Amino acid sequence: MSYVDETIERVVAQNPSQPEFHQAVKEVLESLRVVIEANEEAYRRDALLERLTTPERIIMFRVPWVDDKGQVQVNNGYRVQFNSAIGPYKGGLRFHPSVTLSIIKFLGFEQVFKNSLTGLPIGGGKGGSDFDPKGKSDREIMAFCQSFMTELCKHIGADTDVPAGDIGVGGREIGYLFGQYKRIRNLYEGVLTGKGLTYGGSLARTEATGYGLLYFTRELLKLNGIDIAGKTACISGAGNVAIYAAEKATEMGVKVLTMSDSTGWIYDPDGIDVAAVKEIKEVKRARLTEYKNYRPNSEYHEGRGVWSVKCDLALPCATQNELLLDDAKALKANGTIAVCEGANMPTTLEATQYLQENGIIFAPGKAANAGGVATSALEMSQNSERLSWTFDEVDAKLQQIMVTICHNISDAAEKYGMKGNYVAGANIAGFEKVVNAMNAQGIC
Ligand SMILES: NC(=O)C1=CN([C@@H]2O[C@H](COP(=O)(O)OP(=O)(O)OC[C@H]3O[C@@H](n4cnc5c(N)ncnc54)[C@H](O)[C@@H]3O)[C@@H](O)[C@H]2O)C=CC1
Ligand SMILES: O=C(O)CCC(=O)C(=O)O
Repeated sequence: MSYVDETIERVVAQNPSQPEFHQAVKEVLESLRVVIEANEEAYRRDALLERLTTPERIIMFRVPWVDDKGQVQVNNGYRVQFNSAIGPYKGGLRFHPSVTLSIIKFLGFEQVFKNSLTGLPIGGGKGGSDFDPKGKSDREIMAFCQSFMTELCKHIGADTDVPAGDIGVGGREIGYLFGQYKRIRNLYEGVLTGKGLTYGGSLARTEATGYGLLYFTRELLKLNGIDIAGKTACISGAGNVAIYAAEKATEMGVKVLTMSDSTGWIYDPDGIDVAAVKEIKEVKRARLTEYKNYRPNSEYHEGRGVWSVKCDLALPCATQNELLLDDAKALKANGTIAVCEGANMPTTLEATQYLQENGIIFAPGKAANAGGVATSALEMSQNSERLSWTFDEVDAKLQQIMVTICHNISDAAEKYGMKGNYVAGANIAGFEKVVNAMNAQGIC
């Protein structure tokens, strides 16, 4: 049996009940087959794939906190420190009731390759909790964050592991987490990114993932001889990534037709009013049902449905496995040109394969959404030199990074005879740097 197939079998057997982790490993290893087969003997001798698919460290802990009624609640906390070959572990924290070890491991595994693609010195990690911030008071959020950090602070540091936000973790949560870290460790350092601007945050970090997605998409279309201006787009999600993707898309002359949250979706034939979505989501923390109050011509629908709307570009920006095979078929039938992932692994394996086989340009999240973590690394640089760069400086670096990633993944795919297969290109380009660094550092 080939080393790739053996590794996939082993990962499934050794990590039962972790379907998302299995999915991420399969997606990466399948597309690395050519590269691995060319070096199979050396890789087997060094147990490279065993080391690559096994986290360096997993920290799991209890998070007790007191709710507003005086009741003690207990959640699970996780930090998976996956790979530190090219830098300190780096990756977000997710607070969502669906969080399991499988989800954190898939995200941490993806992060290793994504961070490598940025060209910056950051290893891969991810963490989170099954805590649900929805409907909680600010005091409850603070109590939870303080308890979470009371344990996490023993395992992280500016040169060890630098968490950031992800689903359910934004500026408010990062502030509470940072305050507690500082208080316990007595260290004022860049241990988290996505911080507020008054205490070490970077301009443009809030916008970076969404803006980066559009810089990347514009370049990818250009590589394929297509101009982004004048196109239509369907976006899913209405959180940090989706909002700033919609903002930059609109600025680039793209008409954004849809957005969604966990209960429903909106369709605005005149183009989404991003300021209205920002007010609903960032200020009021309310549902998209409110959007009709701002735009009477729009429609609100319960449930899923974003991918049924005719569009040139599909930008999934909500969560994993939200674009299924039937959605891919609907996009194809509606003449969609490209799918670029703002979220992590939003497209299932079957849907990805269908899109690729049917001539739709497909860019995986580990390349297309890398602008967020890249800007986090820029925040780390600013913290180290105790300086703050202007918005335009950071934004210019972000644009350059996204353009470079786009070309690197395209070139890597071409080098291995898979022109236009950006999944393979991203995995190969990310893998090569990590493996190089792992080999140079000996067996560890
Ligand atoms: N925030 C960042 O810098 C980065 C985030 N990502 C990824 O982007 C995606 C979105 O993250 P953020 O915008 O930061 O989170 P967020 O918490 O700001 O927004 C998440 C959005 O997805 C929706 N959502 C969440 N779970 C859902 C579910 N089970 N079904 C339907 N909708 C659901 C929420 O309603 C919300 O609109 C995630 O996959 C995350 O891992 C990737 C790179 C960086
Ligand atoms: O900014 C970061 O460190 C992490 C962002 C993130 O969670 C991601 O890239 O998925």
